[in-house]
Amino acid sequence: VVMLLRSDVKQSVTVLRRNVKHIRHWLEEESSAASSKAAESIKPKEIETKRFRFLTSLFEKLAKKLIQLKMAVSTFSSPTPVSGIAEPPASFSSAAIGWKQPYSTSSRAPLRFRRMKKRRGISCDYSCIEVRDVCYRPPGTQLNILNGVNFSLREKSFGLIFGKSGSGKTTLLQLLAGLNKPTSGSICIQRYGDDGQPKAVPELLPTEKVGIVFQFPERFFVADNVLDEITFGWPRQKGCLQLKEQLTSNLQRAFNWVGLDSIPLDKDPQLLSGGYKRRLALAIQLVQTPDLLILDEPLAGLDWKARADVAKLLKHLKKELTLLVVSHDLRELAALVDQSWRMETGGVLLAECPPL
Ligand SMILES: Nc1ncnc2c1ncn2[C@@H]1O[C@H](COP(=O)(O)OP(=O)(O)OP(=O)(O)O)[C@@H](O)[C@H]1O
Repeated sequence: VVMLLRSDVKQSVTVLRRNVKHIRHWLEEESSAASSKAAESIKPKEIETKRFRFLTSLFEKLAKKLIQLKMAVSTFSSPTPVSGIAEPPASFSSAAIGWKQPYSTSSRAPLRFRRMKKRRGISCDYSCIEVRDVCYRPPGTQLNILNGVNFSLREKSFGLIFGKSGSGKTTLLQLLAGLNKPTSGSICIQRYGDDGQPKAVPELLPTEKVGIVFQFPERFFVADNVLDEITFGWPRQKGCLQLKEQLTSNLQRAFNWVGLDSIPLDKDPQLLSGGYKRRLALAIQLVQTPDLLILDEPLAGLDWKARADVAKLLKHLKKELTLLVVSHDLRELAALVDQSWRMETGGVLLAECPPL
């Protein structure tokens, strides 16, 4: 973790992967030693496979968690203020989290968002996330996974990317989340005026304003209760009261959004239903108030009811932030889609309606 905080994610993940290789070598050595003991009744190969699987999954889990932590740290150290925050409910009081009570307890206001005061005058300014001529070639390889990817996604809309397995969808999401850097091209935010003309120069997309929910996020839960899971990576040192107040409020807001209010905070996340696990994974990202939320196969592995619930939740979230989803589940998501693209083998992205 210290290494991660000091260096960048890519380097840390590389180190973790290297460790997995070491473990594999170690197991191979053990395997040859064990096979020479022919008299033993146990099946060493079986044990090794199990051990190897366990260790690789442990490292994968750790790597994903570290990425999440790194993103959380960069968000928390970002000076961007968070607005429109409501008062936390009793279940989310700072006391429950072990912090000094920063809120007035005299008024137990209902759990609603305070409406932000709107500025006078009507403005139709809007912004778009613009991906321009992005190519990506993993270090040490000769082939581009992404080739000249171009697209633009308007704020508070739902973008869907579909396409064959191995075409480069996840790679693109990772670039957008700042987990890797494009080999060439840019990922920017462009503001447009009422007339549809660009206003000012495009700015690079700040990665602390991007949240990512990996495929099967529940596999990367590490804590034994919901509260610890969601506060993983939060600052633990004394002080930073203002930041902690902000995080507590964000937490309440995120739980409201995803409908997790009724879940006891001391519940083991692994005991939640499939749909609720996904909600928790979403809430973890929403606490960091991203402008863009990226979801890799959000419906994968869920039963029909949970899929319908998560799709409904995404429809609700679309009103608040920009969503970019990679999915094979086109039927459930089609009604939400504002823009869609097909990723072709070879990493070329084409604007296309989902084939239904
Ligand atoms: N670091 C890397 N080095 C070399 N090849 C890589 C690397 N990362 C990904 N690839 C390859 O790039 C291709 C695209 O992978 P990616 O995971 O982005 O595909 P995908 O479209 O998301 O697939 P799926 O739908 O199965 O998740 C795959 O063939 C993969 O093996």
